[in-house]
Amino acid sequence: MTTLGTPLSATATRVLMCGGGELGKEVVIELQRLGVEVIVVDRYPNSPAMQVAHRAHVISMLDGAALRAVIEQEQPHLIVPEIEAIATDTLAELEREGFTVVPTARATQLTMNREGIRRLAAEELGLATSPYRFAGTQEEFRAAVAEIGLPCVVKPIMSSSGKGQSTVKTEADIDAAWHYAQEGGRAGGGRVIVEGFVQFDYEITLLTVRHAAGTGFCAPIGHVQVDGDYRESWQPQAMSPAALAAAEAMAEKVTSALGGRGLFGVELFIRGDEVLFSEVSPRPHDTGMVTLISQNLSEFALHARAILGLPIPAIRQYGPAASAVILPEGNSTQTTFGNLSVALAEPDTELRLFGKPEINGRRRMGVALSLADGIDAAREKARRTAAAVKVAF
Ligand SMILES: Nc1ncnc2c1ncn2[C@@H]1O[C@H](COP(=O)(O)OP(=O)(O)OP(=O)(O)O)[C@@H](O)[C@H]1O
Ligand SMILES: NCC(=O)N[C@@H]1O[C@H](COP(=O)([O-])[O-])[C@@H](O)[C@H]1O
Ligand SMILES: [Mg+2]
Repeated sequence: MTTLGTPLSATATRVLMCGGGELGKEVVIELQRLGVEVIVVDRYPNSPAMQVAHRAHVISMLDGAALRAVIEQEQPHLIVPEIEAIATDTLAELEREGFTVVPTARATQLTMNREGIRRLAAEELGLATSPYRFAGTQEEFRAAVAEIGLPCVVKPIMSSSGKGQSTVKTEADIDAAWHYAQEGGRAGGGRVIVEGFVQFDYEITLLTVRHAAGTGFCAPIGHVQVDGDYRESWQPQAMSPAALAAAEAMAEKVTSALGGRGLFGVELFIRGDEVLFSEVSPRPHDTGMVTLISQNLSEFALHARAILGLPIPAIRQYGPAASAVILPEGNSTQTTFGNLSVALAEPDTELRLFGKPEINGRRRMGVALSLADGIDAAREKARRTAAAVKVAF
């Protein structure tokens, strides 16, 4: 597409987002800036991206018939998945019928399921990964843990943000890990992956963008995860030239196997000069929120340009930058974020407050962003900014 229309008119370029959380919200803002007509679909009303879209629909996106009905009604030029939990078989059917799914329906099918992407990466593409086994019953699970050995990491094959994930350190953790994975999956209980625990030096997200003129990479993003969920990220993560070259080669391989156009978050573990593939999101990545402050084109702007077929001639990185999440725990439909005059008093800090309509337990509600002279200073500044925000319920 090198021509864009007028929204809400006969020439409109329509994009339908499947999922409307904080990542989708920033994609929608970028699309709005280009005059694209945006429709957001998610499981609950007033999701962050719905609040900045032209229209919204509330359905279970795991319900193929409901998803098809909305897409047939809206006739989008592009269908853009924002989360993994979607009836991806329906997306594949719709693609065969002529709709365009970003990056491709097959990529969403493979990455929705850890088994799909892991077998593609390790068994077809030959990428180095942690050792792994899959298990569908408790008996198979015990056998898988015995084969992989301890410590190992257990995850539902369908989950994200660490839901249902735990590390088995001793025999005593084994049954609890199985039950936790059964409860924590996105689409009910079921199969799990058991992965050998990787003692990495650091881990990165390599944002990789497939666009009309080829493949581009952002500077590597380092991050810290707690309970499988991201807490802090920074850019650039220092890497040896050999590790960076290996990381880019791996990202190129896996994203070209998935195909289509768009931004991907390639998650890699680094040990010396050795790079292990972990997983990939065929969409903007939560750790990539740092690019909201660190680049001329954020990961969301890059996704918008790539999917619309627009040029990406250069990606400029502004130097040491960091993000720190605002992850409160409470119960409310009228959360407030106070003390902002203090939180934003330091130069080169920004906040994104997602506007999530409800919190029930622990939920990521915002993120603090910073630029500084060095990575440590940027991380401290982002943490200070996030911590200064007083969340009340
Ligand atoms: N095999 C492993 N060895 C060591 N650490 C691991 C392993 N697998 C996962 N982790 C840790 O847990 C984090 C989350 O794992 P993973 O990315 O697979 O989960 P996720 O639920 O898909 O997360 P997200 O959706 O946020 O990307 C990783 O970033 C890493 O810190
Ligand atoms: N690691 C994946 C990730 O960060 N996804 C982001 O979180 C939202 C769900 O948040 P919620 O659980 O608070 O509804 C998703 O819609 C997406 O924006
Ligand atoms: Mg991950």
